Amino acid sequence: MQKTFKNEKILFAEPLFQCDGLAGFTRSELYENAIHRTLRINQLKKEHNWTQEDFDIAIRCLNYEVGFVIHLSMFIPAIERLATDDQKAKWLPLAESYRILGTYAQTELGHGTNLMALETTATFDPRTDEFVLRTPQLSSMKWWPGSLGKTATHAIVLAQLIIGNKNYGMNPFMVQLRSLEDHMPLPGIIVGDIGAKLGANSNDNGFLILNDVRIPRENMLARNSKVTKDGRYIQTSTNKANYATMVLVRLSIIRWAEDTIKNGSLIAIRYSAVRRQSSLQAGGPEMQVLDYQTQQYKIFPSLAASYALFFTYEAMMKEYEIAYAQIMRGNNQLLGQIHGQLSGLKAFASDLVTYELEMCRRSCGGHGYLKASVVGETLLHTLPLVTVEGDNTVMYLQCARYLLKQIAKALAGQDVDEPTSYLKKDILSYTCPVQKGEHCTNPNYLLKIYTQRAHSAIASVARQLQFDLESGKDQSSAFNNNLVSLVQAAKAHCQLCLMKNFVESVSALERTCSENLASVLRQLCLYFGLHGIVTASGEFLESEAIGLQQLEWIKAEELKSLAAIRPNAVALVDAFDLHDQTVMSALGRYDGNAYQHLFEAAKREPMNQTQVPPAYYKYLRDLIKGQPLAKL
Ligand SMILES: CCCCC/C=C\C/C=C\C/C=C\C/C=C\C/C=C/C(=O)SCCNC(=O)CCNC(=O)[C@H](O)C(C)(C)COP(=O)(O)OP(=O)(O)OC[C@H]1O[C@@H](n2cnc3c(N)ncnc32)[C@H](O)[C@@H]1OP(=O)(O)O
Ligand SMILES: Cc1cc2nc3c(=O)[nH]c(=O)nc-3n(C[C@H](O)[C@H](O)[C@H](O)COP(=O)(O)OP(=O)(O)OC[C@H]3O[C@@H](n4cnc5c(N)ncnc54)[C@H](O)[C@@H]3O)c2cc1C
Repeated sequence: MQKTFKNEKILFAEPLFQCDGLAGFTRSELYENAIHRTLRINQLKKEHNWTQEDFDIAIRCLNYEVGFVIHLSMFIPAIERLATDDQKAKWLPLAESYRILGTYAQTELGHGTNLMALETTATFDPRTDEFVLRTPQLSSMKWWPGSLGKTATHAIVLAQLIIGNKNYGMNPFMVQLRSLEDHMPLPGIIVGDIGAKLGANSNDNGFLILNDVRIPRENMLARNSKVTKDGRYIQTSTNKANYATMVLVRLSIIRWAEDTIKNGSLIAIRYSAVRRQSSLQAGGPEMQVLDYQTQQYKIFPSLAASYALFFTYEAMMKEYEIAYAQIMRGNNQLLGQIHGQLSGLKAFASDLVTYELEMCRRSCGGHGYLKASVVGETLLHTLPLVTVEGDNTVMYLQCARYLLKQIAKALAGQDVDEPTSYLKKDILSYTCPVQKGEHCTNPNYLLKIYTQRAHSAIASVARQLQFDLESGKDQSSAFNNNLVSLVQAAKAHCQLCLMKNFVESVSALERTCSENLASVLRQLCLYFGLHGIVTASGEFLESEAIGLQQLEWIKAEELKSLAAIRPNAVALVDAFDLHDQTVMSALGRYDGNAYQHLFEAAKREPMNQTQVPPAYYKYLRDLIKGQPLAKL
């Protein structure tokens, strides 16, 4: 799955990267530890001539529990995408050498989704050839940007550009926040951390108030638009290009989701293989809980999702690289496609993973509620992915908006993008591919069912929108009247994408791998397809892609698939080739000694470092001895 990290031994030989000790760290300790880790990985990269990919894999091996995540994943990419060549020449070397530490400051206390309504302003002052940055009211302050609280010396601030009395919309501005001498905030800058979060507390997400902060005109990142000395606004590319950084991070989130669900399924499956509980025959030996059909039903979806997301990330990375290369040459033809695809897939991947991670946690029984199992921690660390880089509902709607455009083109006989080519088919020409039970054992037949369901969902909401408009509703009311169906159509398209990538990747692998491996991957792909239909059976029935007879066959085949996957389940998670220090879980260690590792973790619990707790002397002793308690 993930390229085996040949430098794993070097990385995990250092206590700094051994994860057992993180439990009990305060926020400040977590924050410092994360910074220390990234800088040490940087040193290892230099000492051992690691590539950038090695550096990236090292961070993934640490489950992104590192510092400067936004600096590396947004600030630097934003300079690469939004700055002119001269600006890149100035800012990139400083950022890449950590001489400046950055954040991407777009979201405000009052607005995160609605970028058109962002309140921060950058007003051009022709007298001094500067921009004056201002967060005019409480709701305007930047709120959430990672590393903003205590780390960033610079921010790419997204602000409404004002020239004279005209607003030219959201544009990016490089703003220095702190002195490079003593790290103190500069005049006009009020900055700090927004407080503890459910997870990811090593990250200092911050707030930023800008009180008439002046920056030179050349600090507006001007690849897509610029302001001349005499105050003229010149747009050199679509202003959508200023959204480019978010598209890249949405792609990264699909891989982040893949990484976390691999951890979750590995822990759940390895633990379920060693946990014995109850027996089916009275007086018989206790069973591995992995042999219970219900346990398989709970955790094999996360196993299948791990592989599905791996194949989808690989496919989308290729699609993104093609689109990005064109966009950087000024050809925005693929911008709408890549935005529509990645908006939807980021939402679908993060929804899928957060749901399946909780199922992995539940499948570990009581021990799943211990931090030492790590599944719960992983879930807390993953929860933000349904919100960051665009709230999932909003992202599905962006994807749906793209799909509506595509089906309109298809119905008008125009060309459509490759990912939506199925919309060219006549919706009435579909016939159910599954005419007998054994057809349900062929992923290609299932793919046809997914295709019809997606096409039907998109066509149905397009018709309903048209009907609402023709019956007199205005555009926004018609849209709002169909948001749920639009989200449903986007999800149907995304689930088709995952299934298509899974089927195509396995058939490509079949040409080079052993038949044994091919049959295991085919089985997992089949299961992924069957399970997806069963869990959304209402939509598949509604689309007439299947009838009740087909659903009956599919449900039966899904349960058969569970038994077929069982013999290979542990091998399929071992194939992730994840180091114990990456998984970190007492329940998911390669050696299977879950109870021993749980007990070792308990012994490391700070409360166990003394036999008698301080509370004994304050409260318990007198209580136990029947002494009257002093006034508390
Ligand atoms: C190398 C080592 C790495 C180390 C780090 C390790 C790992 C990192 C891995 C991953 C990092 C991941 C996460 C990091 C964690 C947290 C960071 C979080 C950061 C953030 O959250 S940044 C802020 C994100 N905010 C948003 O996403 C805002 C969402 N809202 C919007 O995007 C927009 O408001 C909207 C909802 C899309 C509406 O846009 P708007 O322009 O107002 O109106 P529309 O009419 O809907 O759109 C107009 C037009 O523009 C097109 N469009 C919109 N968005 C885009 C886009 N992103 N790209 C291209 N085109 C876009 C839209 O389609 C419309 O086009 P039309 O042709 O239809 O007019
Ligand atoms: C851990 C974390 C890290 C972050 N890091 C950064 C960062 O580095 N830089 C940065 O700029 N931002 C960052 N953010 C902010 C993040 O980008 C926003 O939280 C996100 O874009 C969602 O916007 P919001 O919070 O305003 O939610 P809202 O948009 O207010 O969402 C609230 C509810 O309203 C619904 N809603 C909103 N608009 C619509 C609509 N048009 N149609 C239907 N429903 C709608 C949503 O679905 C949601 O249910 C971070 C957030 C988190 C949690």
